Amino acid sequence: MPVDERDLQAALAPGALATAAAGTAAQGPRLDWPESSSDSLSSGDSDSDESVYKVLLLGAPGVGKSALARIFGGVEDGPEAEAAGHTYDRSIVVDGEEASLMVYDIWEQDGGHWLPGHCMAMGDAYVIVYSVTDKGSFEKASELRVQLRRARQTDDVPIILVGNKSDLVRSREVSLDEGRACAVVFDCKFIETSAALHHNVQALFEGVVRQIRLRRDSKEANARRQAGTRRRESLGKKAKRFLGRIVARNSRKMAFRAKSKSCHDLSVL
Ligand SMILES: Nc1nc2c(ncn2[C@@H]2O[C@H](COP(=O)(O)OP(=O)(O)OP(=O)(O)O)[C@@H](O)[C@H]2O)c(=O)[nH]1
Repeated sequence: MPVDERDLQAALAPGALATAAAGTAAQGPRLDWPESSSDSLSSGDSDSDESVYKVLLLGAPGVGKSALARIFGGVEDGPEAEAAGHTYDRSIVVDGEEASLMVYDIWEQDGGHWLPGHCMAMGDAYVIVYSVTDKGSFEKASELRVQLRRARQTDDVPIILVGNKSDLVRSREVSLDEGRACAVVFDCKFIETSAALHHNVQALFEGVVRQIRLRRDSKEANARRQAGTRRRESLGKKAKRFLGRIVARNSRKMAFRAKSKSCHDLSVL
């Protein structure tokens, strides 16, 4: 649902981000996707995890960020959309588990009122949108990816590159392959959407949830591994590991190819 602008300003105050976001989202009603999917329907009141994932939409003006956010928020175009503001919270069920998302469509909004530094620091995941009909917006997406990498050097935050307006076939300036290649180079996930046709919008936000969860799970597994008692490795095992590294180095090209195959699969790391 749309969130009041004043709440949003309070939410963006340093130190208040997490608490404010969590509070607002927890109070929001659970909505169904505009397009039907049994997997995504919220199950009403449930006791599942209520932690809120903050998702920021970045991208050049006019690429369709608001259109995507409104579909997520279940807000129709027209006066309702005008009144909606720039933030949408909603719970969705992905892979049988409920997740609360707060989607922020605040990038370069309101005359730059929202500081880019804040935006880059606050997200649990980022959706960088370009329009497949606008090469300039594609280049801007790469710039944003670089900026984001700089801002979040130590964090493994999921980034999904989105080529929107895929319905505008005749005016396409960026091919599917170019989008995919860019995602591989910049180490992020990739999907093409059409907000106009509601195509892949649901897959996008479900993918965001999966990407956040995959990182959370692998972080937890790493922490468990480190906390556990480390068994002493035999010399044979060490040699095996060493050889494994060499093989891995030699097969970098293969890895690149494998990555370009998986960059559009939002359900794997
Ligand atoms: N054909 C088509 N038009 C779209 C699509 N997504 C958005 N649009 C149109 O593109 C225009 C810009 O969309 P917005 O959602 O306002 O784009 P934005 O990125 O939020 O733009 P700013 O608010 O300026 O940053 C609007 O006229 C939308 O109706 C799409 O998938 N296909």
